[in-house]
Amino acid sequence: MPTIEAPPGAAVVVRGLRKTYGGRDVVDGLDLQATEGAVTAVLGPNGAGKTTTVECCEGLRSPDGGEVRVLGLDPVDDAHRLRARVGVMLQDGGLPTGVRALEMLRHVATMYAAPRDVGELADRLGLTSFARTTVRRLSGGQRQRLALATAVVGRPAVVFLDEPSAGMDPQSRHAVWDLVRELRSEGVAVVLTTHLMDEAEDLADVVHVVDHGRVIASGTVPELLTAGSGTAAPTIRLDARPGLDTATLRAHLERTRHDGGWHVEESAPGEYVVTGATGPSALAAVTDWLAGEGVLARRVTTGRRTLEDVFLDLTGRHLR
Ligand SMILES: Nc1ncnc2c1ncn2[C@@H]1O[C@H](COP(=O)(O)OP(=O)(O)OP(=O)(O)O)[C@@H](O)[C@H]1O
Repeated sequence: MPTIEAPPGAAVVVRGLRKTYGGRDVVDGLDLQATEGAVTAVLGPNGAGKTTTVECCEGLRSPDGGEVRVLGLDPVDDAHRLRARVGVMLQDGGLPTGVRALEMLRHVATMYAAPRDVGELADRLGLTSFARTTVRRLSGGQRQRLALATAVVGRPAVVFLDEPSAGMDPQSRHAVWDLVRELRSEGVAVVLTTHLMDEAEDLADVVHVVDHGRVIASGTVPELLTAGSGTAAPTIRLDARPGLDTATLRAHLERTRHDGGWHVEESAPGEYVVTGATGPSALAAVTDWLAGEGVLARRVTTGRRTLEDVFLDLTGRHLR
């Protein structure tokens, strides 16, 4: 098998990964990389192949093609060497159900040479309030917090977090985000899959967007926000009656602003998004056009594109 060269600082390297189920390539030649001291977010619609990819990196599934290296090692063949250096938080927690929460964390900590301080970790993730409760009886968010604690207690060099804050209350989510930032500053390579665009926007140094088993866009958040439109200009959004003629609004903008590159879309019934070289005069042109059409908008706002806008542009609005 050919061996891939890992660039300096690359903790996880995936090249041409392929995974097939029932003759269907659910991962179809996927490339990505995660570096030390950085948060790498893997985003994608349901069924895009994120978990399959991450599980190949964790050694839980064997690739059908391509290569995966974690800390320079093969996650399946070198699983025993990687165990102490890789932390994994699975979507379903993956914890034994009959054990008490804190006992479980203490036990996991004993398996590592230099574990984190269990008391401190339990405090910061709020585990002490349910320390004596068995895993079976924990709420979804409590179980998630315990799973995160067990993933990081051994001071791993690489951590895989699969939707770490899903189902958590806002307080817990902030505690998780603080911990992720601290891991990054300690030099840990954090690989994060999430459906929360604000989480990715806030935490990620690099984002990979996966669809149909491939990476369709990669970059820092600012790079992704300006890609496509080529501009960081704000978006104008308006709520008004459905079915306005977006083509004439675009033509009006082109006529009054004497430039092109305008895009006007009714993203949902009665919700319009205007992108282009927006600014004060473009906003005036939009309201001028509305007045000419005899339309009173319910709301007009301006703001920059969000990662969610980029994600929907890249992957479409249809359900998976
Ligand atoms: N063991 C399996 N057998 C058959 N099909 C599978 C298996 N595991 C995953 N799949 C299929 O592979 C595709 C990718 O699944 P995967 O869990 O990797 O997606 P995902 O991007 O993590 O989705 P989600 O956002 O919903 O978690 C899905 O269509 C899924 O049904």
